[in-house]
Amino acid sequence: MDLSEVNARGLVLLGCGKMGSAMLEGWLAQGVRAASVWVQDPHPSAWLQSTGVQLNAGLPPDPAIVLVAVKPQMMADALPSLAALGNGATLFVSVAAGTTIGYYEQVLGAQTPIIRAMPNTPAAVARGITAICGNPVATAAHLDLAEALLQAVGKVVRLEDEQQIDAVTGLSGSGPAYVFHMIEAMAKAGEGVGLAPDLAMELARATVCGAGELAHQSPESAEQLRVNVTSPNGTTAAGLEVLMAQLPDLMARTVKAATTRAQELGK
Ligand SMILES: NC(=O)C1=CN([C@@H]2O[C@H](COP(=O)(O)OP(=O)(O)OC[C@H]3O[C@@H](n4cnc5c(N)ncnc54)[C@H](O)[C@@H]3O)[C@@H](O)[C@H]2O)C=CC1
Ligand SMILES: O=C(O)[C@@H]1CCC=N1
Repeated sequence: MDLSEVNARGLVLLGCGKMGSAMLEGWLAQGVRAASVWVQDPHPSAWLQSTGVQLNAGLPPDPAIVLVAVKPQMMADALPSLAALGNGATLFVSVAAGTTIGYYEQVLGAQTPIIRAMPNTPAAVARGITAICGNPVATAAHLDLAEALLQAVGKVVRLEDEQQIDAVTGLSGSGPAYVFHMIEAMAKAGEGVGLAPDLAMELARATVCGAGELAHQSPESAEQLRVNVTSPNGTTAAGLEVLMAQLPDLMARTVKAATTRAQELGK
């Protein structure tokens, strides 16, 4: 991965809340220099102030990338302040759910290379996954640059069709929250069968993390990994009989609701 252009020309981060911080933490750990990062955020966290990035300072004239990580609802206030950088030389990358490439083209001009991206918060530990797609003036070199930046914090997949990004948002953008909720639900269930709350949480958290790591490292499919736990007529089979009757439908409705909300944000 080559981030030398980012270090040489600079990276502007507009909005550094939960998602911006997750990515920034990963970039700094992966060799992006704090002095090459300009962050614009009216409410900087204590962590952000400790990083050594250039905070709410005058911007460089020709940054390699502007990464937009404000809430879609704040976009109309925040984005116009960077319109002068929409001159074609700087690549804009947006991680905002719902905000379309067309909206950016309206504010910045259609000559601006724009890449819409949907990351997730495991970027903070370099285990995110981000889907990207570009507007017509985003070249292969622009896509490669965005990919290099986002690969520093995890995997990157490319989409042909911008419409798909709402579904990606519903699945992997929001997905970490589904998994964290599963930890909460498993811990509560452990309490229900008689374990102390702290122990139940420790067991639930380690189980989800361990299973995630096994799925990450193993060449076997998720289905096979599930089968490997399930002894015929054993305890897992008894548990899965309950879970598999409900979870597929529940998960389908969960992802659909998040996808629909992403579509609404884009209107
Ligand atoms: N949190 C997540 O898991 C993910 C979030 N996203 C997207 O990332 C974006 C940010 O989401 P979060 O980080 O969760 O929200 P957040 O509320 O934690 O962060 C937003 C940041 O923008 C700052 N801000 C507000 N007005 C501003 C302005 N005018 N100029 C510059 N900064 C301003 C706020 O002070 C705040 O720090 C959203 O568009 C969201 O759709 C995308 C993928 C995952
Ligand atoms: O909840 C949200 O709207 C953002 C987008 C994906 C994850 N968090």
